[in-house]
Amino acid sequence: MPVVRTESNLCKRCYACVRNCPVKAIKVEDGQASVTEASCITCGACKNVCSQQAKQIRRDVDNVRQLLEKDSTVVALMAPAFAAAFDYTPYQVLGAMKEAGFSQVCEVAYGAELVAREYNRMFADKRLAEPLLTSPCPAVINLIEKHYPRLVSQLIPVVSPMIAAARLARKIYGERINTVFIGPCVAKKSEINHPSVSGDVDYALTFSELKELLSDRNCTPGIAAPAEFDGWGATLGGAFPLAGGLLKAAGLENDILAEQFVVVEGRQEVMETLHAIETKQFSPALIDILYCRGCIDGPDLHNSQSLNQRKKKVIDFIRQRRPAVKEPPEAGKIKLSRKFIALAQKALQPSEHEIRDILKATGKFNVSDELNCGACGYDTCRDKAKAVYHGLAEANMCLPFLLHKSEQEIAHYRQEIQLMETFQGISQQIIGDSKKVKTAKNFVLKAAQSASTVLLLGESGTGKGLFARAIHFSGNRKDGPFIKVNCSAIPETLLESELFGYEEGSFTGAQKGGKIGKFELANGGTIFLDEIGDMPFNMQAKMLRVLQEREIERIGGHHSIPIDVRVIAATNRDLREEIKANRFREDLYYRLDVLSISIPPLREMASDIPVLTQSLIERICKKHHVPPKKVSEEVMGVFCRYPWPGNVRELENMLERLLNLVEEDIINIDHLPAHLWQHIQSSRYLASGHSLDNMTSEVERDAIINALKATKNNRSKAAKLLGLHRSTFYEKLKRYDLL
Ligand SMILES: Nc1ncnc2c1ncn2[C@@H]1O[C@H](COP(=O)(O)OP(=O)(O)OP(=O)(O)O)[C@@H](O)[C@H]1O
Repeated sequence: MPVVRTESNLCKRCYACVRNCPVKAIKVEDGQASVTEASCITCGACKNVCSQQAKQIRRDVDNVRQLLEKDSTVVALMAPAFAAAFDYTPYQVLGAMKEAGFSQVCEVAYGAELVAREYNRMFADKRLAEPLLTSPCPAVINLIEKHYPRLVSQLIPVVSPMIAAARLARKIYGERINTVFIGPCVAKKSEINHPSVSGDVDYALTFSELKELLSDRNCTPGIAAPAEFDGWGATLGGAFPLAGGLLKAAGLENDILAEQFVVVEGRQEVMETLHAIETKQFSPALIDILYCRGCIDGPDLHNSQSLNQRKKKVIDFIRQRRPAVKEPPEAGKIKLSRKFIALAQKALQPSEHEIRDILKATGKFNVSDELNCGACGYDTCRDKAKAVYHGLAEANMCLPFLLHKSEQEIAHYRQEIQLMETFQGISQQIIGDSKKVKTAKNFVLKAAQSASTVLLLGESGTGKGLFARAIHFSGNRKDGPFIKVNCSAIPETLLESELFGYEEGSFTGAQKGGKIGKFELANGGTIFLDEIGDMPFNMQAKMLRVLQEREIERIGGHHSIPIDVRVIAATNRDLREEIKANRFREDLYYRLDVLSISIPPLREMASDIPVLTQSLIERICKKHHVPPKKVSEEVMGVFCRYPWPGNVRELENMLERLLNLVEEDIINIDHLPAHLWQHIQSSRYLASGHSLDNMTSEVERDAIINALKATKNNRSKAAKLLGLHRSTFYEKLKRYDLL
């Protein structure tokens, strides 16, 4: 069973485990991060940083509980860091363990003394060209075996203090005993299964598991009688959980020149040192390596005490010790050698081309696109790309890329929703029931079902844009893009690149990477070519080719790009007249005039004006958050008679202005702009058969009344407003009986 287990489906993709794993032994698949046993060094970092408890350390406590219940001989091997792990004195803890059923509780510290002596002996025997490596720490051994296989031969082939203590216990108490190691380390759980030492220690518990066991068995330290260690007693070996403790116990630091012995502790320093040794940049005689800052910094010893407080507790305990038995006679008879195995296999590395391909998948085309933000858990984008290549990471683990992509998607769906809301139901959007409007609505429905080119004819503001959208959004291309190009608004020189795009470097000022044209953007959807009658003559030939061949060529491009685009064109020009005047190509006209309709001007749908007015008022009020208003009957009459040269757009704009400016609830005739009002006056007089003189007088009289209203009856201001001399103004007041 692996030491670090992954609970499936608990991973929330924070990649904290990837970030904190020193050897990147985490594989992310389908968004779930799991530990790869083959490269895991069991340091426990991933477990400690996972807030979701998705990484679990193998529990051995239930097996130990069963052993204790079976009344078998169970010898506990206690790591010296225990002095810093409990809120009780070491002797109270030992007493509780005895009460819990351990037959003997022995100290691993003595194992450290045996190992230290062996180091001393071996070091004196062989002086190698390369530095010798020692470590009581299984995380370091795993690291070397799995990730620095070339350094395996430099490890002094001696067991750890734990194994030395276990072998001694078996020598003293018999081979049939059960041995249980207890310490602050997760990696010890992997060491006991190593083929070179397996069988020496049956189970490895963490201090947390021991606390759980004591509490289950109701053996609280402090209640039971305090006890001493059994079997043997250590002195200096008790210092091995402190950095450099093992060399101190071996007496190596005093005998030989100090600079030949190096103690390396802590993850960062360990990684750097192993790299330096492997690359031969660093070669002292002997290096003692601890993955944590001493075992007192082990993954299961992260309590409220500082490292210094823990250190003090361990040292105090060493100082107090007066062990009854120091050297058991069996100590000289145990074998302390072991083997290390190079387990790592050299992985195939991706080529530069393969790395770049992987980077491109997350939008990284240039070095400046590589943010190296570390959010994926890897230090650099290239490291992550390598992990993707090795199947350890997923390409889309890139947070900035995903954010960018989801922002784009949100924007796209917002636009889609907006458009769908806007165009829900053509009949709701295209207002009017007159015969001409009904015909136009039917045309929209038919054109929507067809893929043919559509030509919309009509004066400015009649709704050609509205009809084009309605055709697109009611047809089977509605999920594709709707791209509008106003052919008259784009300068002739830019129109071609706007429509067809260009390749990088095709002209001075061309954008890096080239540019996609509107036709390509509209692929799968519709392109609406508004004001096609204003399209420059030269461009018309190119447009004809696109309509015939259904393919485009970018400026500066060397190949044709097929396009699947439905074309809707519109114009307010009379194209036949344009053809006669040689401004529009006849062949293009026939290509466009497949399904065509003339949209009626507003003056020809006067019966629709009341309902159109009402609907436009509602639309404008909703858009501008202004309270709704009504128009008086008189005003509606004016609207119905006015010729609306600017069509629905003119009506819409005027209503928008009135709704924003008029404060009363009803828009009446006085609120109308002068040009509308004057137009109505003159047409009324014409209809009533008045003479020109009469008409002029009436208009003049109305103008004076309006000027007085506007100036609150201030006659000199009113005269000024009308541009009349004061005496002339008075004459007119008199004439029109307004004095
Ligand atoms: N029958 C109608 N029902 C409701 N609104 C309409 C109707 N006809 C036109 N409109 C509205 O009038 C305004 C002008 O319409 P649109 O821009 O489509 O006109 P156009 O003919 O394309 O003008 P141009 O030729 O100047 O581009 C738009 O707000 C449109 O929604």
